Amino acid sequence: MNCVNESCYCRDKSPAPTIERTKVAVILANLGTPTAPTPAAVRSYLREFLSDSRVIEVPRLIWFFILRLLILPSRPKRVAKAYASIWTHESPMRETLLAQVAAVQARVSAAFPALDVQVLPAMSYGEPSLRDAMAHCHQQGIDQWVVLPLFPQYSATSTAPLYDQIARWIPQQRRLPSLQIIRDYHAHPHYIHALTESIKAHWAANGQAEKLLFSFHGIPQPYADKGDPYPEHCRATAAAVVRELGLSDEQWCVSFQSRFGLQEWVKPYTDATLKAWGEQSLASVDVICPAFSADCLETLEEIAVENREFFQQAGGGRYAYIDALNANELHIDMMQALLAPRLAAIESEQSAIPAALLSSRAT
Ligand SMILES: C=CC1=C(C)c2cc3[nH]c(cc4nc(cc5[nH]c(cc1n2)c(C)c5CCC(=O)O)C(CCC(=O)O)=C4C)c(C)c3C=C
Ligand SMILES: [Fe+2]
Ligand SMILES: [Fe+2]
Repeated sequence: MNCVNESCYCRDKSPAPTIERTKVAVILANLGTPTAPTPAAVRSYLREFLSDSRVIEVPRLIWFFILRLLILPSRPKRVAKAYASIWTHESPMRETLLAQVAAVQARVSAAFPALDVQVLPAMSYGEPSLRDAMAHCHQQGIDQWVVLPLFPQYSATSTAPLYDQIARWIPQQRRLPSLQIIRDYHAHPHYIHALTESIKAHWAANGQAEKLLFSFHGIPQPYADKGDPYPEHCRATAAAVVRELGLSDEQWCVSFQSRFGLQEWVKPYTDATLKAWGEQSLASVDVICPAFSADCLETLEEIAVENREFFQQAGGGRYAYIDALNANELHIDMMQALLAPRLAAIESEQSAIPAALLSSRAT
């Protein structure tokens, strides 16, 4: 039957407009790492990282001189040596981020064939940068972004800089994307499950130590006092894992590592805890670092090497570091579980568009 509506689209004989599958960017973002294990590359990484006022809250002018005159002339040489000791052909963090991106890409492409999803790597400091990822999305006309900061526990010192970079980019643009940022996942059941299973797998292969230490990257205590929820998130993660494992209070402990500078950081400190346990002649300890979604300098060197020495030189026995979740299957499952409801919502918005207007739905 012919349509009687004079102004209806179906009377227009021009070709039907075509709408492509919705382009979506999933941005997996981590902290950042130097481009090479050399003093020059580490200096340029530290200059960018430690110039961020989210990370260092010292008044800018004073910090400018401390950074340029005290830190950058000396620290990079020592830190570059530590990086060289863990470097493969690449920084482990960057290598793992790229593996995570490839694995998530395979998963979401399979799960959402009706969408055109590109999974992109990004880092707050260094390469591949979040700025480049945003420029790429803009050039490609990707109007739907889902950003997953790979920091399970939110902190103003780690997660917030990603928000800041996006916020600085926005005023420069005319065409803005729909934007979703997954703030944290410190108690997400898939995250807790992935951690729990990695501990159980470690125990199955190596036996269970007397104590399990959850060592999280620290932040300065004044930041926590001013409202950074990070330490609470860390304790909640550990408590949830312990609940799944059924450990008693004497079998585990939370501590904070990687102190930097002279002020007080959140306690108890990892190095002091391990030295004390060594002095008590503890027979064995397993250490896991749930704040790190990829192994990096702070786990492979500081925890697996340096703190092992602290523990054993003080009189402790067997010491094992349990790897970060990296690109393991359950970690990728977790990322997919975080992304799926967001991608499903985009897909259902797209499916609200009449099928005839979609040019190239994948089969
Ligand atoms: C005040 C200084 C720092 C704060 C606050 C801080 C918070 C913080 N950092 C991470 C994750 C990582 N940090 C890494 C290295 C690193 N961190 C600091 C300082 C602070 N971090 C420095 C100076 C360095 C560089 C190494 C050194 O000079 O000692 C890394 C490793 C990167 C790598 O290339 O392998 C990670 C990861 C989190 C999660 C966090 C707050 C919660
Ligand atoms: Fe019609
Ligand atoms: Fe750090």
